[in-house]
Amino acid sequence: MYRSPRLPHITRAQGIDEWKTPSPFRKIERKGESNLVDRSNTTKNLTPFDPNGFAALLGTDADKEDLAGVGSGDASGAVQETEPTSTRSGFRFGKFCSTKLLCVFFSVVIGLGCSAVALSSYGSAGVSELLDAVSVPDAVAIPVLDLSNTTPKNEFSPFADGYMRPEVPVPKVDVCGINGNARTVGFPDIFIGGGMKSGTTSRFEWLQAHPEVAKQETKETHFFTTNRTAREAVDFLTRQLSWQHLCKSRFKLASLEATAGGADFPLQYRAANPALRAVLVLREPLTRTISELQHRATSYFRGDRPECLRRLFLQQCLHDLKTFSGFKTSHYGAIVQQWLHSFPRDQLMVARFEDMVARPATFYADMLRFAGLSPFDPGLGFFRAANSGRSSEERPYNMTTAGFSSLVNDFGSDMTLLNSLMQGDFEVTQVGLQSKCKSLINALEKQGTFNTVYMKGPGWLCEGDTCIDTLYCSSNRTAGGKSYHRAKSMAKSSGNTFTYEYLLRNASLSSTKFLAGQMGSAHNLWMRPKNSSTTYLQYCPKRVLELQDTIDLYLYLNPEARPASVSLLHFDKLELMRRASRELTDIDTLFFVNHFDRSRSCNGTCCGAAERRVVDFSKTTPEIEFKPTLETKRGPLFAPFNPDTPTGPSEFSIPTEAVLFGDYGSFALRVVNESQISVTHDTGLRIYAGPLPLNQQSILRAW
Ligand SMILES: Nc1ncnc2c1ncn2[C@@H]1O[C@H](COP(=O)(O)OS(=O)(=O)O)[C@@H](OP(=O)(O)O)[C@H]1O
Repeated sequence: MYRSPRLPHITRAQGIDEWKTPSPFRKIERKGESNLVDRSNTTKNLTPFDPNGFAALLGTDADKEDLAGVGSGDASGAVQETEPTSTRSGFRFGKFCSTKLLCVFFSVVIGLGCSAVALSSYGSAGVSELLDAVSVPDAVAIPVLDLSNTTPKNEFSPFADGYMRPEVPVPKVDVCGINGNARTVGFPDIFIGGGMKSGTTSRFEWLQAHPEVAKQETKETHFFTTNRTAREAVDFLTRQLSWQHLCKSRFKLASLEATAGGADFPLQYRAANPALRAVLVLREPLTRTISELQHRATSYFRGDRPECLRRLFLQQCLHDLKTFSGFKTSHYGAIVQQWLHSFPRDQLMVARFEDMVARPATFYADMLRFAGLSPFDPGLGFFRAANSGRSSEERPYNMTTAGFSSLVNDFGSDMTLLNSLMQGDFEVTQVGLQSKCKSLINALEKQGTFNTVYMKGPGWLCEGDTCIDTLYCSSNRTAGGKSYHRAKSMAKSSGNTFTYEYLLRNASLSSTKFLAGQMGSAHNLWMRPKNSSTTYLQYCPKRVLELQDTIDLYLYLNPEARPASVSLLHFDKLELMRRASRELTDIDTLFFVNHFDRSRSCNGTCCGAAERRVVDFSKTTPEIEFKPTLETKRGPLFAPFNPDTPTGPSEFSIPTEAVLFGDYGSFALRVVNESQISVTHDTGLRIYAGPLPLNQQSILRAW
């Protein structure tokens, strides 16, 4: 006797998951070109489909053909016909039934029946017991696919390249009553997705800790990404899910699945369990991609290693990011579209990774509600960041301006799709700040011991008309999100002032030499103090170098290629320092000029009370500590800064290029004259004269 499966009560996750109605795209997308995800690289090792696996398990030749077509249960008929491959043989709907709706129904009945027989053939005592309760859902409970606009070649397949779904039977067994109600267990109950490196391990562990969730052997079952025979599949699931244990214990959630890459297979999940619910957490796309890349670069990673990581440096991979398969995983619009296509909206919880890490307890409560679980207080210290830092040791986020720009553009259009799918209630934009923090912290940690970075700057982050000008970063890795929100509130209370402040503690001698070294290649450093002529460069006791109150750092480049000046924000200064400390060799003189204010009306060679400090490095060696000698001159030392006519003091020799680094290589780059500058990638980033394709504003807008 069939009794309706008892679905957990689904409550809309407050603040995270406010979906209104199913997206109109669901229908539209089906008719047009599907937004396909290329999985060709990941599927090439799949063994050929064995259509007889299930029938062979049953040992009845006569049944082979039919069974091969219905192995995966209730909705499999629909999916069966959607298989893109032409290499498959076996059951076809046309042979069996006249209408597709009927096919779906027949598929369900036969599939479930076969699952039962398969399980009994398997011979496990516990499984046999369960077979008594095999249930067949009624047809209305099954989502019926509209196949009218599909073609034999690509219908419903998210993968146009011929990806073949591993064809395995998913047992659907009414295992035991919960609160007196019969229950059909599909696999999985919950999918934990969003792509690799988006906190899947954390979410898995958090759910596993809940007393109403059955303990599971593995987080990543690879059930849907591995080809198995029917027998192997039953075997696997029996082991994985501990059916007997499950029956005795009355868990509300029997099975979780958090296989990386699994987000690409919503149709397969639906075929396996139409009642499945998916928790999709989306991380700021570029950060996630880089995190995945770095994960793959680690020695313990056993899976596919991008070609650029085999032969080249990570830096090069970033440069060639689009050729990396993980790049596509970060196109959430395309992925969410497939999920909306496959499941009702209320079976999907979509949240931002940044929100999850910033407020894990809130997220957890939402997730439990969504999963139909009772509220649960896991206690203090529960929300640790699983997998944290394994791939974060080296975070060279630098990449070329052009490279970054094109990534932003690519993600930008996907974001547009995502936001339209989510009907404007979901934004993945504006969260690049966390990676900025991480990047900054990494740079700082290499410099010495820094606990906190406190930065104020214009246009760090904009949300609508409100711009955030304050950034707090803490070296505590899990605090990025907190910093972000703190920065947000700070920005609101600070009235968005154009201030820029940076506290640098315990900078080592190398920092000083670092800066000096950089000057050695750039020869000319201009620092513009903020609205005043106060000294902005100090050599303090304990060899602390403090840079304060400076807004911009100007590097004068080749005057032949003028106007060729760029303005770097403070972060770049740190990067410059870090880079140069490695390469510091024979630096003799360092010029610092303070109070060089472009807004002053200076003509000719006069620029008011400009001050020049000359630091003599000639006596400095690696062994002998740096002891600067300072010489202060006042008076008309040089021409005012003018990007159109960059003339410097005659004693300066102007190099043709300078090393430039920033977040993503260029995030903080402010272009004085964008038509004349470009940044290109060599062994490092170097500035050359030439067209510059983007400006900072466009990047900020994109995020
Ligand atoms: N709670 C919390 N707070 C902050 N950060 C968190 C949290 N949980 C996971 N993470 C970060 O997510 C990354 C690991 O994600 P996954 O578990 O999905 O990785 S994996 O695909 O299973 O390897 C990994 O990111 P990276 O540090 O960029 O590698 C983790 O640091």
